[in-house]
Amino acid sequence: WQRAGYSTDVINEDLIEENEVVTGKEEVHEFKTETKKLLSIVANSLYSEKEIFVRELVSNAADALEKLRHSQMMDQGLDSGKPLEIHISVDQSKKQFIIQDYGIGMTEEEINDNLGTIARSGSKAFLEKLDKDGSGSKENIIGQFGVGFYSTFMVGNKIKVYTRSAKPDSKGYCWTTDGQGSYSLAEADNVAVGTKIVIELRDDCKQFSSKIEVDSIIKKYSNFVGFPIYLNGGKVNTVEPLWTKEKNSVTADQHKEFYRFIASAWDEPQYTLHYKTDAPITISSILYVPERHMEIIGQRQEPGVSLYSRKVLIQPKSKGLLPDWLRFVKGVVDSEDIPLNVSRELLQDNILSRLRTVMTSRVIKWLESEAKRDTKRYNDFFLDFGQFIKEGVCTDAMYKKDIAKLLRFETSATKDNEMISLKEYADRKKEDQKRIYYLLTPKRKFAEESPYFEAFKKNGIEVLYLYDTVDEFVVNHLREFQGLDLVAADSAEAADDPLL
Ligand SMILES: Nc1nc(Cl)c2cnn(Cc3ccc(Br)cc3F)c2n1
Repeated sequence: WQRAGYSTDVINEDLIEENEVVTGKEEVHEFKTETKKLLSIVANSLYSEKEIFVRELVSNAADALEKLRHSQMMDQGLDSGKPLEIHISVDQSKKQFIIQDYGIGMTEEEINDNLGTIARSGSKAFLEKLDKDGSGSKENIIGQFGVGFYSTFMVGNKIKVYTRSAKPDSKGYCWTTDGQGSYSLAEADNVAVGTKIVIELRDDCKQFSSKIEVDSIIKKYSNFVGFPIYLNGGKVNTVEPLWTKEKNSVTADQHKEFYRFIASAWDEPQYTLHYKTDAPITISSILYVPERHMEIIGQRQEPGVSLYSRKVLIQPKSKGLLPDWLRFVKGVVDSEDIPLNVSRELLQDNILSRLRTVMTSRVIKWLESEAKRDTKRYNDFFLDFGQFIKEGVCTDAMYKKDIAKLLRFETSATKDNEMISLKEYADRKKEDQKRIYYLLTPKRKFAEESPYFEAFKKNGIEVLYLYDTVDEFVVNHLREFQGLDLVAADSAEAADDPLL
């Protein structure tokens, strides 16, 4: 290889240099006791997984770029002189993780203020107030940047922060700490506008200096962040957050690609819903019904919808977002109203239940409208996914009546594999017929041979055919539809119907 002039070493990766120079005298500051307590909470118990620190730092960097972009729109004064990008570089030999943004940066007082805000609030009061405040108020005590920065203490034993505000004539600073008791702050030269965080990783956190590991973490949580993210010089986030785009500007092809990406599937969605609302809460979502579902008996699918907040993944495959019977739906729900709270994962239940209420009724309406739009296609959907709808009638008391509109049955008046809704049955029943009649039967011909059916046939009264064992539970849970009782055709009650 050498003779042929091919180099065998790794392609020279573009790593972030640490060429800032501390010039001023270091002022050492003692962390306030409250901050120490909070640090230990954040560093030890707050986040479910250590990898979350990547999401938190990327989010802070994205917020800093957003602040710079916004202020540039307001007045020309601010500029970082660099593109609005986030750069991450990892170096296994140095066990180092560096993230740099060319965003708004921090002045000396902002550094102390940001650290102070959290300290001032005090860990106990902070967590209490957060619980109270967490119910959706954006102005809860942690600012835009929150405690995310402290998550670096989960993985680092030494943290250095170089920052320079985009405000004109700002000085560069170097903030450093070992996370124990104190931090130091000094002026520094050669600091780019924005913020660079250098983490020396703990021995048990070496995996965060592996490019492959960090690449997959970024793709998992921050793939839709609104700015390009480079890892050792390579762009990581490629798929754009389709749900934020104007609905009718998104093509079917884009939906197909996006569906395949978020559902890690190869088929195409048979139904697509791009739903945005700002009342009662801001929601921007894209939901898909896959062509086929993979739930063979016994292997329950996990929920298919992930929860984002401002394009950052909060809960992958979120359990609380839709009721279990809708686990076949794939997609993304992004709600800005999720309070930027301590770990974002400590999602307040009432936010989730409010989201679930809005999303569940919207999904039911969506399926109803698809049924109206193309009956044949909906019947095909129901043949494959009907089991989930029936589970919904049996398990979701709140929506039972609405879900019932999605049910479809064969009847004595339909052809094989042709189904009607309960509404269609009610609309074409006999004038003074007070009941919806059904027969539990494994297949059509058994029903038509049944002695009970004779009277109904003679009197031209339509009977639903219930082929599935679960259908019995469905009619027992439903009991009535639009004021008409559901009655078995072979029951004593049916026998005394004056119509027969
Ligand atoms: N990337 C980035 N950019 C900006 Cl503008 C801010 C503002 N606050 N934070 C979090 C943070 C980072 C370091 C230190 Br020291 C304190 C601190 F709160 C930011 N992070």
